[in-house]
Amino acid sequence: MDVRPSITTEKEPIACGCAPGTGKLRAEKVNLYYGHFRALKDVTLDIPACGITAIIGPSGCGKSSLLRQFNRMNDLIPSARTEGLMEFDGVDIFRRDVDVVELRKRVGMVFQKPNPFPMSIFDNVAYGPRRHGIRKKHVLEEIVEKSLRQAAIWDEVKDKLGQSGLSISGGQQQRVCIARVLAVEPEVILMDEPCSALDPIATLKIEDLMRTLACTYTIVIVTHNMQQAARVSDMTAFMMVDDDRSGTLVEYGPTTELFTNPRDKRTEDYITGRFG
Ligand SMILES: Nc1ncnc2c1ncn2[C@@H]1O[C@H](COP(=O)(O)OP(=O)(O)OP(=O)(O)O)[C@@H](O)[C@H]1O
Repeated sequence: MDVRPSITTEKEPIACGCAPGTGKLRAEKVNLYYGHFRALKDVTLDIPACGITAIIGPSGCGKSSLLRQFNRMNDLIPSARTEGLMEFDGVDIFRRDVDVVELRKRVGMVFQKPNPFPMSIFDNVAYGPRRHGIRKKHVLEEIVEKSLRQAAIWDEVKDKLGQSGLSISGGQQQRVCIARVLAVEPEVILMDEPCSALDPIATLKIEDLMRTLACTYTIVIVTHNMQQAARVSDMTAFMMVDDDRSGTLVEYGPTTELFTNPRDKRTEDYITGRFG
């Protein structure tokens, strides 16, 4: 009996200006250690420019750890140590002369739980541009409006920009957080389970937004929700825990192929709900 959940991978193709097949992010034989524990083992993958890449797999297989590698967020964990090559636009991001602040501006991040700062909606979105030296009021106003429009939240908040970012719904907070990332004009947006704290309607709004943004930005999303990965992503990476408990990449490829014709038995078992 086929126990496969009904998963649709149909979506509007992304019409964008990126050259097909252009690589944006790359990991080559990456090992990540937390102290003596190896959380990622020999992970190699190329993430194309524009479009959405989903990272799926059972809990603890290293999805978030891999995501955090792309903008060196793991540097903030004192016990973390990386081996192997991580590239952004062909440049080794661990090279000595790489400015991590600049890297994180170009490779922004949205977290699981909406995390607006305890300040107004306007100031939340203006926060990054101000940190990068923009002071003129009319310039900040333009950036804030553009970013909130891009994040599909402008109409809902335009009359309350002075209100606290914490005073709106969770789904609205998450879109304000996405606007905050967009305000510094990143090229890549990393999303760590961005919908897990949201209701189904807010989730669909974020998914629609992601599809729109994928015309301009390279998006990498970690999700527990296979239907979501199938709905939104163009490429999917499936990870698992190996016998020694370290996270490995089992299969990576176009989402439609991975969900309809997986090459690896372990992928098939996972997407048909036989384990995990
Ligand atoms: N800061 C840390 N220090 C030590 N170990 C960590 C740290 N962060 C994660 N780990 C461990 O690394 C492994 C991978 O964790 P990670 O959060 O990347 O997995 P995940 O697939 O995203 O999990 P989940 O789906 O449950 O969020 C786990 O065994 C976890 O306990």
